[in-house]
Amino acid sequence: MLLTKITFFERFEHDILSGTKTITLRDEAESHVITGQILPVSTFETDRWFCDIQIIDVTPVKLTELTEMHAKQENMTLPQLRDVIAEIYPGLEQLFMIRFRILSQ
Ligand SMILES: CC(=O)Nc1ccn([C@H]2C[C@H](O)[C@@H](CO)O2)c(=O)n1
Repeated sequence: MLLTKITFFERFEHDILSGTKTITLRDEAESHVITGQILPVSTFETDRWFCDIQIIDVTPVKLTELTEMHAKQENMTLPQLRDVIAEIYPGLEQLFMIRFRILSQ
């Protein structure tokens, strides 16, 4: 079943809207999106809509395969990105990189 919306933690809203965060790494349950799909984006904390995004593509990536390139697209350093992933998805190895662009805000 395709996702019909996606949420982000509020602390990432500015980076998304400014275009400095152009990917998100999710678990399998949140990877069910397809190229070209348009999704409303809201905050995880209060479900406040803040933009629509269009999915560019979805690619499986293992935790051990993350590089500075992934971190740059998250507007983080690689250690910061690894910390965030460990906090949100403790113990998870298989992730999915969702690349997106902002459509409207
Ligand atoms: C519910 C849930 O999992 N919400 C998430 C998951 C991930 N993110 C952000 C955090 C990092 O920038 C990347 C990598 O996971 O995606 C999020 O904002 N909300």
